[in-house]
Amino acid sequence: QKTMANDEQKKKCYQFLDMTSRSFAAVIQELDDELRDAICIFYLVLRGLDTVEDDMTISLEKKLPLLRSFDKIIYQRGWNFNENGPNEKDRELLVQFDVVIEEFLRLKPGYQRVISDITEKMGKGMADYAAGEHRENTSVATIKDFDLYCHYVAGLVGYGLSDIFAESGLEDKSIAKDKVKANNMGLFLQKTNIIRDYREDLDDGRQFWPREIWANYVTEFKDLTLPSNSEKARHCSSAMVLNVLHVVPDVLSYLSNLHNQSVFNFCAIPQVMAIATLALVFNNLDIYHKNIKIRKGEAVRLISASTNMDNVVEIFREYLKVISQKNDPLDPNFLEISMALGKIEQWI
Ligand SMILES: CC(C)(C)CN1C(=O)[C@@H](CC(=O)N[C@@H](CC(=O)O)C(=O)O)O[C@H](c2cccc3ccccc23)c2cc(Cl)ccc21
Repeated sequence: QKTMANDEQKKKCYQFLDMTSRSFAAVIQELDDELRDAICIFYLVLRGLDTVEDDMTISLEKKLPLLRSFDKIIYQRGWNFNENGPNEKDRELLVQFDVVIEEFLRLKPGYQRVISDITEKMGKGMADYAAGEHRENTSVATIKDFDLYCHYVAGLVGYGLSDIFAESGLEDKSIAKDKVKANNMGLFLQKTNIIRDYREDLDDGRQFWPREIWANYVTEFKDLTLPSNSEKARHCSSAMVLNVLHVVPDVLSYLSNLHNQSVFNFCAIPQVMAIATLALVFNNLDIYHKNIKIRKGEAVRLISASTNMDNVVEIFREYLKVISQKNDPLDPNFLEISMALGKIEQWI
């Protein structure tokens, strides 16, 4: 039986959305009626999964089954979870997750199917990674592992969103056909965040930069923070930025295939913020000492400009020029970065 009026329940979900991601919640709320609830619930289900994966105070024997069965949990009316650590950011979401489940079960079956399918794949991937990390404790060894981890936590979101856009009829079915581009939409955001969050993750005892890259510059991951290693640290972060630049053509191509205005804004804004962040972290040693973010004023300018492809291309061109100007001829990655920038220039 409904303990809360349906609109009360839905309102609560949007309150959770505001709680979990301030600026982005507003963008979700501008989506067309047909998409808004499905993507709000998709976002909250992913936050719920992330809140389990992120919580280092939950033992592995408890965490792994939770991650692996989350796609079944979202169908269990009344389910919630009270065992997150006290300072887990979004613990309240899981304490009241039964409200999210009620709203999930009110979505069209087609949307439910996409969300449960992605949740199942992501939960399994997160569990495999958490189990592996626990065993070898070198979190991400090769660039291949790096791409696989980012596929699980972000690329799959691109799959799910593309399937929801296609299911809604607001975008062509083809948007969900090209898995590589959908995957790279997620990789661009996630890999840029992983470079930006070096210090925060290091302090949390987590490392996501692939050993295959950083081991060329230092023997221990944390040695990137040493002043005596500053030139090596600078070149290491360049190698990380170079790795991210490879997916930019697919990001621009994906965005150019969108037709619905609210979908375009929803997809373009995070990508534009990411290219601005990538230019900020490039050749910037601050990443080893603190969490840097683009200024509020710049973010507002970017959000208001990200409403059409010409503007988005202009913004990418602007920040790729910043990267080109900061590219240091003494950096061993100099030439490959110039070539990656040139390749993107051809696409634009
Ligand atoms: C890990 C991640 C990149 C997938 C997280 N992720 C995003 O980063 C959000 C943006 C966001 O949450 N911004 C935060 C910033 C922050 O918290 O650092 C904000 O408050 O502004 O955008 C993505 C997102 C939006 C649009 C298209 C996407 C295509 C593929 C993959 C992800 C896509 C997202 C869409 C959904 Cl449905 C769920 C999660 C996300």
